[in-house]
Amino acid sequence: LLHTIFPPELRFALLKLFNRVFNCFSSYCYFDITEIDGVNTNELYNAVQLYLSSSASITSGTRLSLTRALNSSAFTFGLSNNDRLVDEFRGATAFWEHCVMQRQSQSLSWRFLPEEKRGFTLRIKKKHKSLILDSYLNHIMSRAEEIRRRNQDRLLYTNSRGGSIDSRGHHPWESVPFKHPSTFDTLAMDPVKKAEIMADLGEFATGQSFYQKTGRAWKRGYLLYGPPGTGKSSMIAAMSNFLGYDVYDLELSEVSSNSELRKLLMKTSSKSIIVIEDIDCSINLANRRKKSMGIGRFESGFNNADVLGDGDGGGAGGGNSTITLSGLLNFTDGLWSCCGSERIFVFTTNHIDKLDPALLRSGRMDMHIFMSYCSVAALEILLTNYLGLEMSELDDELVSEIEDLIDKAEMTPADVSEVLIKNRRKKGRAVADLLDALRGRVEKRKGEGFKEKNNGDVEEQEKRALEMPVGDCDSDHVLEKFGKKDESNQVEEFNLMTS
Ligand SMILES: Nc1ncnc2c1ncn2[C@@H]1O[C@H](COP(=O)(O)OP(=O)(O)OP(=O)(O)O)[C@@H](O)[C@H]1O
Ligand SMILES: [Mg+2]
Repeated sequence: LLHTIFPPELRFALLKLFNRVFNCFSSYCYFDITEIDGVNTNELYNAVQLYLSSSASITSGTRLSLTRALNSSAFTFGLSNNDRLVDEFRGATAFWEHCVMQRQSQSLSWRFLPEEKRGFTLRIKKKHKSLILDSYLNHIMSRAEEIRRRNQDRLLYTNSRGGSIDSRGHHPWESVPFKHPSTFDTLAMDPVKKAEIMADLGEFATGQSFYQKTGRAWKRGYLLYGPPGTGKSSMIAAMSNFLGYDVYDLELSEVSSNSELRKLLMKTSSKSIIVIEDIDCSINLANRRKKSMGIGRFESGFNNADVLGDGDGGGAGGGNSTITLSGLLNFTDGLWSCCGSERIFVFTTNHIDKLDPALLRSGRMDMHIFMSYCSVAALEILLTNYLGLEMSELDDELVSEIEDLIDKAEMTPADVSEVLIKNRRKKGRAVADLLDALRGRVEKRKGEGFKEKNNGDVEEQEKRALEMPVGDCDSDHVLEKFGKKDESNQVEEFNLMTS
């Protein structure tokens, strides 16, 4: 009607007037959320699309759009062109409409724009505007982030090209989809310790307000230590699957300086696990401690304050690397470590005694987790997972023999799972093989001069136990086992175990 009756100049003025009159009398207000805001992509548009997708799938709408994003294993529902949806938030109703229009000719545009102009229109009652708008939009953003993370596959990043952006502009981190099947259910370890770790991770992930209130950076450090094949790497994968965090596997030997290390840190995203595996091999961090400790284990010159110092002097870098201990400490604990939030640092080592205590003190490595040789509790989990067999189904005699041998044999969960996997279809055979393997290991260890070999380990554990910050997850365990006994008692204990 407007087109036929009025000339173009008048048409525009009339439309504006009509809108104004309409707005005065309408009890609703309208918000347009366009896909492209000027030249940038509008983050809110994508968030609304994801947010509405969670309710779109359950509404009775007959036509929905279906998408699957790159690196995602989930399908996303969406509103089709010009479709509508009603949402409720804190008692207020929000009406959403997905508007799609053909874009005018884009011959003058310097940037490619899609042919269609897409946007959402939000309609809410004017009286609700101040009440809900801000909180509703924040709610949409956080829900969308959650859905995005849930839908997206985990990513595993590595810095195989070194630590800085190269001449071709490549990002220092390369990523691949991370689909490690290890979870806390499949991890064989003491159930109490496992529950403790899971609770700690859960509290960390939901502790934003706590960290803010106490003025702490929202990050946490875990040190996993123990012999090879006891599940340190599997634990990292389980942590990632439990929290839904990406993993950054930092290859320290590829990083040539402290500033590169810092740049790498700045390029990591929040909600991630930053891993340095075998930290004792990656960098020579032991120098300072060796010097300060002297030669004797319990020499009177043992200076605790020195050992637990803050490490600013730093050990010199090992090999060709110029990364220093202080660079690494700054990485985990300095001002730069909080350029982002919700980060977990995990260091693994087979030799905790080689690490500088400055790296181990609370606040840097908040939890020290000792991954031990296979225990009875861990074996129960492996038997269930690999053979579908409960310990209670076995003969009492068999169980007591296994219980008797398992600690003496010092088999890692990796060793045990190797034995079980070979005969996973024949349960009886698998258990018999396991028993043979346990007996064989105990015999072999006796033959190898078990006593001398293990005294070394005892010394190391004892030394560590004395250095551990009080209250650590493992220090009690180590102290209980070794720390409160003198040397002759330890020898006796191991003699007893072998005989
Ligand atoms: N605690 C465990 N629970 C379940 N499986 C385990 C456990 N420990 C080891 N395994 C099995 O052994 C394999 C090797 O374990 P993993 O790589 O986690 O050991 P690690 O402690 O990281 O060893 P390394 O110190 O050599 O890096 C895993 O693929 C897993 O199948
Ligand atoms: Mg490993």
